[in-house]
Amino acid sequence: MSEAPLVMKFGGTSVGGGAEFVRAAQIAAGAAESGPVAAVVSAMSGTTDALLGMTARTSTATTGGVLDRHLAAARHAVSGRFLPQVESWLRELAARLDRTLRSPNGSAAAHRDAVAGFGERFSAAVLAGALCSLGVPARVADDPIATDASFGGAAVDAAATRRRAARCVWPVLDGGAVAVVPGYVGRAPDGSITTLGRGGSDLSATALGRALGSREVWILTDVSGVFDADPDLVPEAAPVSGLSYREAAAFARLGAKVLHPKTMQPAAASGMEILVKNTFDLGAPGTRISAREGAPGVRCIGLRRGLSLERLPAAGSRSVFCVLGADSGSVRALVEAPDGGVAVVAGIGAPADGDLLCGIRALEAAGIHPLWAGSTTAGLTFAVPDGAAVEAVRVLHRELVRACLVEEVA
Ligand SMILES: Nc1ncnc2c1ncn2[C@@H]1O[C@H](COP(=O)(O)OP(=O)(O)O)[C@@H](O)[C@H]1O
Ligand SMILES: N[C@@H](CC(=O)OP(=O)(O)O)C(=O)O
Repeated sequence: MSEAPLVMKFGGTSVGGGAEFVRAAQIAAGAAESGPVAAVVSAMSGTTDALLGMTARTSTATTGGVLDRHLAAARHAVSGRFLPQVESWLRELAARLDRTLRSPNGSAAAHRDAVAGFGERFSAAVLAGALCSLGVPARVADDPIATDASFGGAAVDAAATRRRAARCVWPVLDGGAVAVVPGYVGRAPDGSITTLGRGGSDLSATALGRALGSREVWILTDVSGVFDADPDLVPEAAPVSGLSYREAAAFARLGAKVLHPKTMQPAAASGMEILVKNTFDLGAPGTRISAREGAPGVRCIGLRRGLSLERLPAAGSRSVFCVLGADSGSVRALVEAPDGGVAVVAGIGAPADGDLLCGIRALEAAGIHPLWAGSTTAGLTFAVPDGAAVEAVRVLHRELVRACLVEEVA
């Protein structure tokens, strides 16, 4: 068996078109110069939504449209020598997609997964062709991830994944080729296709890395690492250099869309490190996620909307986001409620003693009155009215994250 590979996962925007496939192939080819590589690939951005829309008959997308988009990308990224082969794979996939759409098998959820998973198969074919065009042998290695049968968000079976990877990934690596693995999809014990949930290719990458004994997994995306707050909400947000598995998992559950919340589980179980890097700015350092816990301090600000603050009977069956306390037989909790009007803004990291009070004072000074504030497993937790949520993220980012960084630098 050859040396354990570096696993590199390319997200949807990193394979968003022909030029992006070339870039992704160049990055994987560069890494393959120093050792074996398994490239986990997502669907071209927008493709999974289109496929799900086709199963629900809510979109105007068609198999022909999906095929044309991939043929156009292949014509840009794949050389004349390999193009006929890649075009034939893409047409074959389109024919299989059409058959799957026409004759649903199993439950509605099973059918949805069988269709949704096609996006990653299409992009794997293009990436393998793009790598071969650069003179780097590459082969698609289908479906190494073994799961349970929970369609739409299946759980990975680590032992069975190791066995599947031995059958379908190791032979490719041992043959000296880059293994191109479609992300997001898995196989249930009866062989049916499952998916790991939206954004699940990140989990595919770490589950595969664990099965192959990899020491490192790269998540290649369209931003230069995990930012200390959602960059779409906070213009001053900046990449964090390092996070522990615990911090990264908490942040992913609280809005850091760049990582699927379960991504850290296989990595923590095997001690493998995750490096989040920008496909379009490979020189930027990115974020390293490891077992190391950093110095005291709030490292990032997360946000979770769609909650309500309620008193519940202790034996209730509501979907509880977080229990805040209990007295006289009732529980005070933040409950999942799409129109509940409450949001949680959380300071994730290793908060220092004065951070909670400092956060409360900063919010009050900005005219935001927390409905509840305290420490929970999510970190420092500030429940605020939903209308003030984005401003609260900005205030707490300024007060608890940026101010401390400035102090450290001074
Ligand atoms: N804390 C954060 N750090 C980095 N990106 C974030 C964060 N919060 C939200 N995002 C968003 O996540 C996006 C990357 O995730 P995603 O679109 O799933 O990428 P990919 O397609 O590469 O998997 C970024 O473009 C950014 O808009
Ligand atoms: N294509 C799937 C899985 C995925 O992980 O995508 P991305 O890497 O682009 O977040 C989705 O859209 O959910």
